[in-house]
Amino acid sequence: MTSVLITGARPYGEDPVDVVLKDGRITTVGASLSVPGAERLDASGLVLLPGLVDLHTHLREPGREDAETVETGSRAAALGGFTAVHAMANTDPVADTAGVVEQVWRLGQQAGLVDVVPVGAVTVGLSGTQLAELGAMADSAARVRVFSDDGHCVADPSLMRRALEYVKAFDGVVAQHAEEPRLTVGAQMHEGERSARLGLTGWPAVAEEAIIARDVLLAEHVGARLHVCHVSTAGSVELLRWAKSRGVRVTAEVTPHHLLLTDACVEGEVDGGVRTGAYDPVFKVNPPLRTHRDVAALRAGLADGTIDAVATDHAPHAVEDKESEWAAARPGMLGLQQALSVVVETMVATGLLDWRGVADRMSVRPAAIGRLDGLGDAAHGRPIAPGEPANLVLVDPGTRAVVDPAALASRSRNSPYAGRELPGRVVHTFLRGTATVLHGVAQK
Ligand SMILES: NC(=O)N[C@@H](CC(=O)O)C(=O)O
Ligand SMILES: [Zn+2]
Ligand SMILES: [Zn+2]
Repeated sequence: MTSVLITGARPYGEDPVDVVLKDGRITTVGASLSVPGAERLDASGLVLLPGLVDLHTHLREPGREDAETVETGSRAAALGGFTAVHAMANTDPVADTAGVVEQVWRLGQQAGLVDVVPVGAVTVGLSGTQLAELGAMADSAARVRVFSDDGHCVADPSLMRRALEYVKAFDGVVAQHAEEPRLTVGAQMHEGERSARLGLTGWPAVAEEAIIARDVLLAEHVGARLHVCHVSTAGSVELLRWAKSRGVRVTAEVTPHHLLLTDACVEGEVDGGVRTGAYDPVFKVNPPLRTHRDVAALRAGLADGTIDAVATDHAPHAVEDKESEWAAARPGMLGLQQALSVVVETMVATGLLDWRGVADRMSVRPAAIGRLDGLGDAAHGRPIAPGEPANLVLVDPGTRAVVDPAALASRSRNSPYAGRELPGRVVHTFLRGTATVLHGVAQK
């Protein structure tokens, strides 16, 4: 394998250096390097970060290949600067056996654009009634460590307790979609002033917070790891802060859309972007877009580390499932290709996070939660240093571009950022020293 010499890149936004990649690893980081025979890549002005890691991606294969495949989702991920993504279990068939998780893992390796790390279902068929074969999935070639019924909440507290006890044995984690189902029957949007005015059934903050409160107590009782998916309310941030202060082994993620958008989008008021019509189902998502107060609390929680990670909850949906009337549309929105840009806009441009903070919340911590940081040659979320796997992303921090859903790599088009101008373009991505994206173009 020929080596690659990246010149003038700014690791974590700091002083420019040259970096040499060879045989899948970073071999040298230094000033004015010269490597005979190496491919040169001028990265002046670009910020260099460790390859991003997503804890929460819906790739839809097997079952809904019309909405996304492992390959198309992997391409969107690489273009978004990711080198590893966790593929959620709510496929058809559900990823609740060693066979299905191994199939997804193999499809990811074949696509070769990012490491696709399968998430295993907690319960058989996401039914919420019977534990799936968690141990067999952990021991499989896919070596599953993250388990989730995402899309559904593990609502039964005794089943949740048993799942936490089970995963503790192999250092796994239960990633909970925190939604008390009896509080969200028929829910269409955030419950508040707007839902009351519009006459739509509300999804109250307490439906999320009640499950988080219960689960952090269960995790404390069992001594197991709990991860909270797509945290969306100010109250949830307070509960997590309290649980962490008690030493509970809990981690949490926030999505880019919950850092940027509010329930005003449902009425067609999109701050800083294009004005759309009211009731555009592209803004329908679980948990729902909430208020400015919640957005501010989520940003503050991510900045102070109460929220550990940004995770996309990339949720592609086919046109017939999304371009319908509001009540009939499926919840979920695309996220992989714009995640970093939204974080630059909401967290870096606002001074809430520096680039080291971005690397921590989008690579280091999510990799650690998924236990990808200790995998040797296959590790992610590692420092930019000699000897480490060459999983890297180079970002143009300043240039702003308008999002065109038609130009995205996903097979679906349900981007909530259509027409919005965002900074932070991903220019190059490397997976183990091989470019998966060069000059903004996917290499496969
Ligand atoms: N977020 C969503 O609105 N939808 C997700 C499921 C989920 O993450 O809960 C999906 O699978 O489409
Ligand atoms: Zn969910
Ligand atoms: Zn999800």
